[in-house]
Amino acid sequence: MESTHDTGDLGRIYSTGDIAKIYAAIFKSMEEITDIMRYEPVSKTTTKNDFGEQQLNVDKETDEIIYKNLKESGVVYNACSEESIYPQVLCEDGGYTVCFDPLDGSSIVDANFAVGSIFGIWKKTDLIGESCRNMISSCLGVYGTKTVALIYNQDKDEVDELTYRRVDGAYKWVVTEENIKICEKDAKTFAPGNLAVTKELPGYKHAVDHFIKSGMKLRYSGGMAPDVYHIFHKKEGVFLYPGIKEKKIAKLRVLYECAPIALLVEKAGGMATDGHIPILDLVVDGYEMRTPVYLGSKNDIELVDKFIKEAEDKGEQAVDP
Ligand SMILES: O=P(O)(O)OC[C@H]1O[C@](O)(COP(=O)(O)O)[C@@H](O)[C@@H]1O
Repeated sequence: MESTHDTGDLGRIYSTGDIAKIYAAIFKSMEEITDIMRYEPVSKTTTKNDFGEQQLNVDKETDEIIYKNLKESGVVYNACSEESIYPQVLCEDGGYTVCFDPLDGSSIVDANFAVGSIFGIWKKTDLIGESCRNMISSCLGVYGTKTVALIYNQDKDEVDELTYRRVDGAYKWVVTEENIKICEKDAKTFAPGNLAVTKELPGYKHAVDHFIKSGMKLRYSGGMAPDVYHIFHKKEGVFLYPGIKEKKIAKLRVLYECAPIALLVEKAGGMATDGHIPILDLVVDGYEMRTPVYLGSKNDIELVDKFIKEAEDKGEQAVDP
């Protein structure tokens, strides 16, 4: 597929300014990544990322594409990613910092499941000591049967969706939904990650048991990006990925995954917590920082937090410590 790089409706949402340039770079990256996902084979490499995980060719290629496009935007001072976590200076005069996960779902990409890219945009910073609330915008891209992107449009203070479409023979981004809101109540679907942790974290077990008993349907693909996009598309649902901080077994990363998605969720009227406080209230203590994450329909996430807190207050023990 020849990408024409027509930002289409993106120019209607973001027409001027540095943020528009950053989004043009992000969207150009997502077009190039769409092409890779469609047509390139997936293979293992011999290298590891900064988390010590073996990299796929597509992890490296998508990372390089995004760094290249952010650099060419001329407005990004520095950037860091899940693949290379220490900020790289891209443009001395730039006023912004971008943190990104170039390919979320690398363990399912070979099985042809949907995967995604996640971006958080900050004013120029080295990130350490920053509250995640200082992030100014974020974007979640999903490469599935369609390529879609959710963005926080800070001019209008709302979450909008764009879809990469072919219109009259040309490929362009079309706004497919504006001001998306996640219903507070009555989530009908749930995506419970890492169920093995139900043995170690009684509060998580109670939450999962509650959702099963209340008849919620399972919607879990094993990829945070598509699982979270499902919630925005259906306007309801919860995504849970627990961890036990003390034992350092939380998996998902704050800067590249949880915080950018939490911004979108909050701006759409949903809730995103670590089981105790909002993800956006976390203060960055390192580029490799990880966290449990519970997000989606507000009432249901309040319930998850309640189950976790009650189990902790009662001193409930792990089933299988
Ligand atoms: O299969 P696991 O180990 O429970 O991990 C699933 C989670 O890991 C992720 O794939 C993130 O890891 P990657 O960025 O390495 O793909 C999330 O998208 C997903 O929710």
